[in-house]
Amino acid sequence: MVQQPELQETTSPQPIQRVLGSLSTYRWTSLGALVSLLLLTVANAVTPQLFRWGIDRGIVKQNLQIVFYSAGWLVIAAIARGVFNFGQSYLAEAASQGVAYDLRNQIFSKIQNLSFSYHDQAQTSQLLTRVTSDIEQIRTFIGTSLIQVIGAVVTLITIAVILLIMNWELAFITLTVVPISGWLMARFITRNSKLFRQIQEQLSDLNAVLQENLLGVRVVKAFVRESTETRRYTARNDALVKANMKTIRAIRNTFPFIFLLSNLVTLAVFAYGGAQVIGNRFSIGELVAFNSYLVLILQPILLIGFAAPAIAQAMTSADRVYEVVDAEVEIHDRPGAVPFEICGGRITFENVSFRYPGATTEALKNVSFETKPKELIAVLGMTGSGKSTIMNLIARFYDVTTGAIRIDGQDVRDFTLESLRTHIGIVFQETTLFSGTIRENIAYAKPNATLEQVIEVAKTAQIHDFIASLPDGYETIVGERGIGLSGGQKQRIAIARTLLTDYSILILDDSTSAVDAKTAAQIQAELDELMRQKACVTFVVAQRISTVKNADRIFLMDKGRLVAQGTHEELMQTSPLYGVILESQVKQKENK
Ligand SMILES: Nc1ncnc2c1ncn2[C@@H]1O[C@H](COP(=O)(O)OP(=O)(O)OP(=O)(O)O)[C@@H](O)[C@H]1O
Repeated sequence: MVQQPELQETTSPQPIQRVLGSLSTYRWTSLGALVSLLLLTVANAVTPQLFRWGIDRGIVKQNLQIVFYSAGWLVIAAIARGVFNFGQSYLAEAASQGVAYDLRNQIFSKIQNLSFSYHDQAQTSQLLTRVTSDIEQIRTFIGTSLIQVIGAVVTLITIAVILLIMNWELAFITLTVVPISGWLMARFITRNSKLFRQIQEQLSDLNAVLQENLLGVRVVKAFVRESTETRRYTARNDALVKANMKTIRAIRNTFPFIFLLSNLVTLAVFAYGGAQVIGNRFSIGELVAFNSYLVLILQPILLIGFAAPAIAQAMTSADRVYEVVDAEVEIHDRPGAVPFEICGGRITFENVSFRYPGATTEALKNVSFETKPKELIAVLGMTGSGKSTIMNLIARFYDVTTGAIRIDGQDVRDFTLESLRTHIGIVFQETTLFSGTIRENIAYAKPNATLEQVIEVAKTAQIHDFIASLPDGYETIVGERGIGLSGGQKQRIAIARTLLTDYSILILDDSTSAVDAKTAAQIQAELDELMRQKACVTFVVAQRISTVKNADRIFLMDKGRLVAQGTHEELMQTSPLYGVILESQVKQKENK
């Protein structure tokens, strides 16, 4: 199957900073999380002091009242820790959900606005992974890792200060663990960020195989390729597991050092602190308190350690998400663009040449023509000759490479895109229906259309009788790709969908290719009348002789050039290529 090119990479500065910036929308929730965190740190820091007080003043001095008092305060501190812990994690999660929600909406609306050229080159599975898995990584980072790291840093500083005040010698022994662990973790992040990007890309590759197979399940079965496809999927699955195992190994290689280090420090404090207690330079209560702080200071270091892979992953994911958010929308409104309001019917191609992004040859070469009001133009040519490209350029799905396209003298690039496309009714070569009822599909661009209006266009598209014969009629649900309908039925629903819009330029791009000749002729007959009334110009990419004969003018395309134009009779006499194409079509018709 065709390997699509990678998504265009547009690196933006410090994506992680942008993620943090996006928290400003949820500043009160984030602030609440931060305040809870600070209060939690205070409650944590106070607890060992309460122990020290209880031991030194209560147990050692045999003062039961102080023992009970300290126990009472310890209970209050424990409750406070529970409350603030809940507060910080709940509020951080809430803020993270908000950021993920905004990012999903932002990326979705960006995908809606990106030009055809972007979608031509982007791999759908890559986009899907960015909208789902990458945003989830960012959400986890904000909801869990970020608050853990901030909490760890605040705790680390607070406890370090307390330890230095309590006993600077022991504090120095304890704090040696901080820079060493910090260095190990920084090394881990820089070494593995490439690996995290690879994992996300491999996940996308895996999804790509799944997606292609879901879409092409019939082809796979028809060619008996199930086992090959299963092997292809398994190979990608293996690659993903391998990459994941590589990170797990990296994590396992780094963190045992930190654990070992923290255990050694505990032992050092026990030995050195014990000696100080024996020498009466430190009380037993102080040593117990010190030891409790030790746990508190090692915990944040380990927490940062656990958060490090998630942070590195989130950095990679943010990079990937912002690549899409920042991608350039190539086709957009020019400053001062005007709305396209009335179509006089004069569409002019002035020396138009066009090359698809990434293509090496031109799809259109120096094409020039001008239509007259109410004209019905049939465009004919061999496959790949540039027929659909002409249609794509009129609707500005792409902009011309050189030359210009004008409507009534005005360059199409001077119109606002929305107004231009609203006035162009286009039926594509390939039919896409959305999940929902047939009525909803026909009324896709005009959801408020009445049932009568829907029925009217369905009649013109020769699909009403079929719909009426269904048990649920217009309320019949069709699948996401119109499953349950034949290709010709889908095409006719697509024609009805376009006819319901407020088009003034009508483009039918080979839109009855899957409909039988008799029905196509009926559609053509119905449309003829309508086109002449409603459309200022109609283009029909034609495969059928009946269409060609009815046209006011036929454009004959060959290898991107407009090689001949005229009526059927004129071309019969002047163009040998026209004769060849017609002959092949007659043969096709006979074969059918
Ligand atoms: N999105 C694209 N990116 C790159 N090249 C393209 C793209 N779409 C079409 N082309 C190329 O441009 C040329 C013209 O294609 P076009 O679709 O206009 O032909 P067509 O005459 O409509 O063909 P058909 O009758 O088969 O639909 C072909 O060579 C095709 O390979």
